[in-house]
Amino acid sequence: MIADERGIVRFINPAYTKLTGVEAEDIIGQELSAARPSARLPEVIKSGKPLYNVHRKVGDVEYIASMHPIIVQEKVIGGVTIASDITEMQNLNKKLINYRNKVKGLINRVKEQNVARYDFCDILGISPEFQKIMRMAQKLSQSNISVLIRGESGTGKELFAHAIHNASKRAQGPFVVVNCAAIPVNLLESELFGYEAGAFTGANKQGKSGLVEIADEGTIFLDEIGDMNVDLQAKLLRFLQSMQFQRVGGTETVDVNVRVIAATNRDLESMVEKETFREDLYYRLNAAQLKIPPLRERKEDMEILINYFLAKNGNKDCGHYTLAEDTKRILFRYPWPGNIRELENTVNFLTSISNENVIASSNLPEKFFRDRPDRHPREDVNKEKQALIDALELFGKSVKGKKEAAKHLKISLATLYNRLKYYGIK
Ligand SMILES: Nc1ncnc2c1ncn2[C@@H]1O[C@H](COP(=O)(O)OP(=O)(O)OP(=O)(O)O)[C@@H](O)[C@H]1O
Repeated sequence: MIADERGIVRFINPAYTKLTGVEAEDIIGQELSAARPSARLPEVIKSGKPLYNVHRKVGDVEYIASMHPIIVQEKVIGGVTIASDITEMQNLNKKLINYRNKVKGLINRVKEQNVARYDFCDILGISPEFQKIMRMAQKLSQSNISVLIRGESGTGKELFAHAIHNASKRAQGPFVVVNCAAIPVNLLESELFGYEAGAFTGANKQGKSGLVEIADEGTIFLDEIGDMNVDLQAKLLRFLQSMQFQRVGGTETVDVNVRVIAATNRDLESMVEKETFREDLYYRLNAAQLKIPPLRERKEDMEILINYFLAKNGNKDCGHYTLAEDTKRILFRYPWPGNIRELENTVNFLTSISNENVIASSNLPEKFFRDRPDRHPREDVNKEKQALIDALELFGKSVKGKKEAAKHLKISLATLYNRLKYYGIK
């Protein structure tokens, strides 16, 4: 509908009639404010300022109107109203609400998958050295600086990262774990920084958000950072310094606010020397360092850990598990190359196969009777001989003991006697 500068209606098209039910002969030539008292076009003509998406209801008819002045040589000479069908708008709105709910649901799903599951109270250890590390980690959780967690596999590096995030001001934000060794080198960049639609063959059509973006306002845990390829190290460093990045195949710069915790069991210093790890990135990540000692260097922690894992496996149906004295002795002298993960797996294994609640050493896997590197560091140690000596030491030299020892070593009693004779073990 078009009206002139005096607000007289000059033109309506058939679509206007269809939508409002107003016929041309009823309105053209009439003053709009008189013909349709609630019309707002006169106000637009007067002010020279447009109005968009105004909801109109005249009688039973509802529609959306956008109104614009017609300006010629800086003078308002009239105005135009564009009316659109409200059902179309309502349908679009419904669709939008639907999509919005879907997106909300997906965001919640992503959030659920990116939460830190452990707190400091889940990290057990009483040794003074371990307690010192706990105190340090608790202090670090209150700041925003990057933390590099060092330690052998299974020492609890990831556990510490969870706890630091959960005790920090970012606890309500996401905690995103990236295992740099598990993602193929050529995919790691797009996993970290995301990619635009059609960035490369095989990519998702709509593009994909990167983990760094998902971690916004939270913490990203870069596990096995020593396995990251050198080119990507450069890109990571640029990101850490600016908190900005570009998606793969994109030009737009994205800003985020992410705290970084990295972990590795590799010797980063010698990697820096060999130039397989960038020195500048090393210093950037190493703002603070937590060095978690291996379990064999803090055997005081074993008892509490064992009891915790035993208790986890016990319940009112199967009762409470404990270890027989000799089982304990064997576990304590084992060097635990897989650290707490290995200890946990061992306890889980023992509780699942033991027929008794007091777990006998006969349930222990063979490896516990093989290597004794803590006692016999010489490389030429005859492993078989040592295993025989250990087994006899454990089970005794009586016939019953020898039977048990053979069972452990998974050899027959006859073979045991033969081997003892061969090595001259009395
Ligand atoms: N101090 C601890 N108290 C209780 N459980 C622990 C402790 N340390 C480690 N664990 C448990 O041991 C297992 C291994 O821990 P985690 O995955 O954190 O080790 P990691 O050092 O990150 O290992 P990797 O280097 O192989 O990734 C987990 O199940 C964890 O819950």
